[in-house]
Amino acid sequence: MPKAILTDIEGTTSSISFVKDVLFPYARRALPGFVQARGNEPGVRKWLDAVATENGGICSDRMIVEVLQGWIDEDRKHTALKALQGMIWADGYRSADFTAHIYPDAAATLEAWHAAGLPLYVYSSGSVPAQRLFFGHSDAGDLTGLFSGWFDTEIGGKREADSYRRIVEAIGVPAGEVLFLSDVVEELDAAREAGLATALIDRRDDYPQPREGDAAHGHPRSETFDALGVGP
Ligand SMILES: CSCCC(=O)C(=O)COP(=O)(O)O
Ligand SMILES: [Mg+2]
Repeated sequence: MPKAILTDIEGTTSSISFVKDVLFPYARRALPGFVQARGNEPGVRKWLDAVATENGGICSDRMIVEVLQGWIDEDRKHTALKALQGMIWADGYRSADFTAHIYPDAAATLEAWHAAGLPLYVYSSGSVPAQRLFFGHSDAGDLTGLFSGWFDTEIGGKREADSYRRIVEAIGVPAGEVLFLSDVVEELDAAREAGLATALIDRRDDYPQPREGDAAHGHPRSETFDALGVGP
């Protein structure tokens, strides 16, 4: 029985298609207006400047928007893009343009684990504000109260073992007693290298071809949260 659970979002608690077909197009459409309206706010400007610097110091906001839209199309998990997307999605959630998808088994199991006193943490490429919005406006209602902490790529990339070392240090639970859940085997490999317990969430809706044997890199595999067999 783990002492804490660390979970990914996209492809794990929630469908990839919601992120790709609802959230990303919403951010892509809204980006030009968002940058025009809020591009001078320091909390927005710092990320736009980071994008400009990374692209050889491009100067116009129009070009920065084009770079960001290209990154959305490529599904780049870039910290600046993720921070800006989170700010844009806030409007969508607040005006109820959408609610965040969560698989019913994930919502029910997270509720049960929380009720049993098992601390729950999120680690996603989505920014921490975006994670809070996501679980605050989910199909199952406001689930933010279930979580004891939130981590994004400001702590490090999801395919780097050091990120998981930093997370377990922040959580204060020995690595071997933290169970990390993800749909991406490379993320699980990094977590295992850092000593965490791992499980591959292999959802049929997201991955029609089951990833068994070598494809699962030896990580225990489950198609749903309730089938993980983790108490209570
Ligand atoms: C929680 S914000 C929406 C998801 C997102 O932008 C993303 O990149 C999710 O990646 P994950 O690390 O949760 O697979
Ligand atoms: Mg994922």
